[in-house]
Amino acid sequence: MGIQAVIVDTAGTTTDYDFIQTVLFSYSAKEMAKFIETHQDHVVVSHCIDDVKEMAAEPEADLNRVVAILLEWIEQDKKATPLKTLQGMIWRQGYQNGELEGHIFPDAAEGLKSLKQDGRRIYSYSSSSTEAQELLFQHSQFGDLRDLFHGHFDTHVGQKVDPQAYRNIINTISMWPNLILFVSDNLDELNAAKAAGLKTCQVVRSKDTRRGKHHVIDDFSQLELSQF
Ligand SMILES: CSCCC(=O)C(=O)COP(=O)(O)O
Repeated sequence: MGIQAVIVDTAGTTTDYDFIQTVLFSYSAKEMAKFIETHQDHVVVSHCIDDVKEMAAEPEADLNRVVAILLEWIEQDKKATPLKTLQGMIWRQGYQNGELEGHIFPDAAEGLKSLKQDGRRIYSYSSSSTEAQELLFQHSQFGDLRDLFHGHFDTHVGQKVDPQAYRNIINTISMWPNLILFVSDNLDELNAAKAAGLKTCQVVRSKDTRRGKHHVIDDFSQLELSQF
């Protein structure tokens, strides 16, 4: 039957990690204090603030301290769910007012279009929120790519280095794991996906990428599903 669904990582796979750090992370850092101050009573923001205090084990932290913790986490690229939720909300503003445009590697845009044309289901899985992923593909330099996707997964299914996260995705997709291909640049994520029974493919865009026992491609133009 062959591969029926393809799950793609974003940072380093569909999207330049340098763009994520220098454009998206910087934008969220610049806007964080004002966003938290303005939206602190919004139900989602208020829950995120509580979650930050709990994760940092600082129940008495005031708003300034919460912002300081969030800025440290951005600096450390910490994949903390409340940070990722807040970043998605902040980026929405940036995309809507035209300050941000999502970067997608040209080979990724072409490769995903061709997979979709061939009838495969495509999902993305990122540590960023599902909202952030939709925004990235909606406001890409190639226009609105949301139609390519069947769905998106974020850290609510688990961290990307935990095999259980992929088991949760398998349950949601309702497909045998050996019919699903996970494509990522990150070795730890690929090892976790393989441990859950998924087929795996590593995109190696940089010489420094750590490699393991996974099928390797330089970019999406080399992706052939018959090889899995
Ligand atoms: C959707 S672009 C923002 C990506 C992001 O915030 C991030 O942390 C990337 O994490 P990934 O798990 O995709 O490497």
